Amino acid sequence: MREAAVEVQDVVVRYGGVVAVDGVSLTVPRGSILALLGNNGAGKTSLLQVCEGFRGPDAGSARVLGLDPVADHDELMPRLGIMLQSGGVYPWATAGEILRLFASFAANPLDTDMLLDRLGLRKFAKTTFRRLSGGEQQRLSLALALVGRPELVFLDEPTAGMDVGARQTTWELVENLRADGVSVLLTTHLLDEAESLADHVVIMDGGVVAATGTPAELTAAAGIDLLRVRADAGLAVADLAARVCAKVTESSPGEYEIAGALDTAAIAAALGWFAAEGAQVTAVDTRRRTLEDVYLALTAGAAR
Ligand SMILES: Nc1ncnc2c1ncn2[C@@H]1O[C@H](COP(=O)(O)OP(=O)(O)OP(=O)(O)O)[C@@H](O)[C@H]1O
Repeated sequence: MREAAVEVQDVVVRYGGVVAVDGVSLTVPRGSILALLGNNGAGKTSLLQVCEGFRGPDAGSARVLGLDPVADHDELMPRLGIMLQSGGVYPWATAGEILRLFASFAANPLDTDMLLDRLGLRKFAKTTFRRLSGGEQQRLSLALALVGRPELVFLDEPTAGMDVGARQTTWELVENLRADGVSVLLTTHLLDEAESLADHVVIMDGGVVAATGTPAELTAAAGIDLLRVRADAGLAVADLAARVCAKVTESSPGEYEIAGALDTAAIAAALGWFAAEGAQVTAVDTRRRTLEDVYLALTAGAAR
């Protein structure tokens, strides 16, 4: 079996007395998308820098496409696409010039005009980088990361500052990358981005991994958190609340909301209670926790 695209083992990153990454392990299988989530300062960019070979870990190890990202940096760089949080390009050069320059570094680059068109940048080809808007600079940074047909792409908050249309295009591009067998490690603050794009999600909090899994696993583990039942008005909800150990309200006459961590037994008990009351149930609806609910519950400590 081929080695993983990224294999990080117990990585530690320190800045003086600050431990930014505190023993993180993760794997990006080939041809998959891993989303790294976490609040500001959680350690995502620091971990990415280790994978990109811009700094070595203070402890632990990283292998990228089977190579050491620091020792094998020169061999690795042509095979990687890297989109940094802050452009990192010449502010006085035009978008077209910068893209053609990056293309010239690659053995088999993508067509630069096609990329400019795809990212809606054709009309800015002769605009200098510093005169592009924040979202346009982001789009150009993405084009620079992709122009060399990389095997593995690192995207640090790729859609930050992009409008809705550009975000959609970026998501399509990232999905196309996966379809072409390219591996992607991205950071994001957008839970819907992670939920719709990623095969695997790693949630970091305070430099450590707080949770990991597929979006479906993470949300399934959290279960159903709201059951809505439409039935006769004016039932004695205190009785139901005690029975299912959940918060029960009659939000409007005959509309009951049962909120809490509801497993199958609790849902069955709740519906059984309505039957025992002789109530006519005319509608039942459940709400499953989203990745956002899971994320907020796991990282609540960061808001301290
Ligand atoms: N060069 C540096 N010198 C000192 N401390 C740093 C340096 N870079 C990052 N840090 C600190 O390390 C911690 C992790 O920062 P990092 O940028 O990796 O987090 P992040 O999860 O990428 O955050 P964000 O979502 O805001 O980009 C933070 O507390 C940050 O202040």
